[in-house]
Amino acid sequence: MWIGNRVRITIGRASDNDIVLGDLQVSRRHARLERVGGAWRLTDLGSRNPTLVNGVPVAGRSPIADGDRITVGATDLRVDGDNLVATGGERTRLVADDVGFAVGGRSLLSGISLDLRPGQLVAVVGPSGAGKSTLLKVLSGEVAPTSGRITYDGYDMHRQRSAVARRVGVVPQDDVVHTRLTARSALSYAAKLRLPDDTGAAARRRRVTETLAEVELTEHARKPIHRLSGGQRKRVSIALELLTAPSLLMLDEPTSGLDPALDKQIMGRLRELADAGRTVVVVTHNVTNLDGCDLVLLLAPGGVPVFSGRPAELRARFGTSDWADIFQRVVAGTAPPHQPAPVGPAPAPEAAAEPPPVHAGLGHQVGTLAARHLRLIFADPGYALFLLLVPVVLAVLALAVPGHEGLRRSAPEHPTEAAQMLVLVFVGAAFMGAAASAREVVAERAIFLRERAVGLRPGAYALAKAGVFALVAVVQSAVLVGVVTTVKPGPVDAVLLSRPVAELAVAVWLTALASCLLSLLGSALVRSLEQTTPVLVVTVMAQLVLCGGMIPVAGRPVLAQLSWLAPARWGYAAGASTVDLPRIGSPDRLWTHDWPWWLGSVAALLLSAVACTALLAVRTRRLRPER
Ligand SMILES: Nc1ncnc2c1ncn2[C@@H]1O[C@H](COP(=O)(O)OP(=O)(O)OP(=O)(O)O)[C@@H](O)[C@H]1O
Repeated sequence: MWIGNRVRITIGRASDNDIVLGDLQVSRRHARLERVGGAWRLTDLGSRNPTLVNGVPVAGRSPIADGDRITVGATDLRVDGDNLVATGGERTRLVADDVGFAVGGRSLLSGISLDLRPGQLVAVVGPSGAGKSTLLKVLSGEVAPTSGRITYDGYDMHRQRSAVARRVGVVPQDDVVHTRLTARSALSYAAKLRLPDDTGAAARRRRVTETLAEVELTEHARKPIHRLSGGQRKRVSIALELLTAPSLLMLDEPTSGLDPALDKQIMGRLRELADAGRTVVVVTHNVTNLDGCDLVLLLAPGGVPVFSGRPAELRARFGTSDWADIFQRVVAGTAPPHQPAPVGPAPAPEAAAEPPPVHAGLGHQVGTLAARHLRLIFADPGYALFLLLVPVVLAVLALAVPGHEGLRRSAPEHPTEAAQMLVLVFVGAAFMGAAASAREVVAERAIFLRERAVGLRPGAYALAKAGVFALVAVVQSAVLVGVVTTVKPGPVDAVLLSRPVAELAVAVWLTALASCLLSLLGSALVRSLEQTTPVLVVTVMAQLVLCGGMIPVAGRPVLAQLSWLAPARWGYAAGASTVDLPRIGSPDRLWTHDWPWWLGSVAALLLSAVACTALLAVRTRRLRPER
């Protein structure tokens, strides 16, 4: 484009831009180039995927010199004198240059050199434990190589990750989808999270429909994913990645556990995806359907390449096409020596610094995640019923306390009735909250990690979880307090709100919520689902001891300080304040029947909920995949 006479050029997806890019990674109004005092200046217009100049995201404005490379979505533009030229093509190569990877002194990959182009389908094969999955993680930028360098489209795959992350689709071995959703709704939520915020609902729906058609799932779109076959489920995972039209697609054993016919079908589909102009790299155990690949990379244990070439060349190289024999020789170390094909020079490195992470659309992400979470709760009727029945059961247990005075000041014949009921109500609330979220993060860690890699903000994740669980806790607390105070008398005299039952309900709600968020944090700290039960038991038992209603904690060193961390302690105190629990023999001032004490306890619960949400955001920012 000749720009000699231009002072301003707008770039974006909307049709009234000077340069219109149909790419869904491009915002409607993405960036503006202006001539200021004879020089060009680029302004990013708050695009969802940042505009890059020489691989570095532009925060606001950036001067543009002749020869600078401007990246908007998948398009590269270069100012060349009075011309703005689109580059790319030749640069869109995945180049691995003598890559090695070692952990604790043990080499897991070495001497990996590749030069992959658009349109190529590449299979990585080798005996179990050879390092195929490790290679995929290194190639996709998930982990950095310990030696050598990987570039994609001229960008360093690790140091300039934000420049390429959205152009790389990764389908891990395990399905990273919520299987309770239908294929269409899983894709719709993913589209909301992954496509630019300004993509309209109709455009998003169109993209989802196109993608479903691309993987031939249109007729199964309305079925819950857990009802689909293994091959269909895998195609949903592939579709999730295809939504953003990545130019590089990597898959880790997409056909593991599938029969040979399905393997052939999926390999055929991958061939088509490559033919559409993508580079496709697939790790596979199944070696019967490799004929359609352009390149086969065979790894020996230790991640050492022993063959890299067309499938037809294997026979000449090993003197057999029997894969069992080939693998045996590879494991025994008697494979003929490998002469790696020379790799062309990698496109020149650009900025070395790691670009800052992308920050966009917090509210949009929170809304999408919260809506998906709510949908997931209702998509699993068993879980929804469990959430609803727990407070009913807990209320019935609290009602087992002898006496008829309930939460009024207790009658002389049952002096501890209210105190005991409060323990059961508040420790019950703590349990109710903790149980709802105990498995949450660890159960969907793989999904979270994949979404984080393509732009999900940990803060949005934490806020969405807190929001949905706050809503769940409202319903549960209303049921718990409602049942208890319907069957037995409730408290008589409020200290701050107009109705004492409302005060009790607020305290129960915040206790359940704070305990839920504490448990949510625990679920982000544990490493496996099995570890969640002991954590839940300890969390609840500790609150039983620390709430102050069972054994005195006030004024007892260590115990008193520890109790500050227990939501049930503050909840019980707020409840006791409303009920005006007799403090005979107890020096607990927190129970004082006066509004500042009630408000103080409620504020402590709120503070602990906020702190847990913030810590969850910090923790999930650092979350790493488990091996
Ligand atoms: N982070 C790590 N720390 C230590 N060892 C690791 C790590 N990651 C992988 N390994 C080891 O590296 C080797 C290669 O593992 P990898 O999963 O890449 O093999 P693979 O070829 O994909 O195996 P499979 O075909 O069985 O899935 C294994 O011996 C594995 O135990």
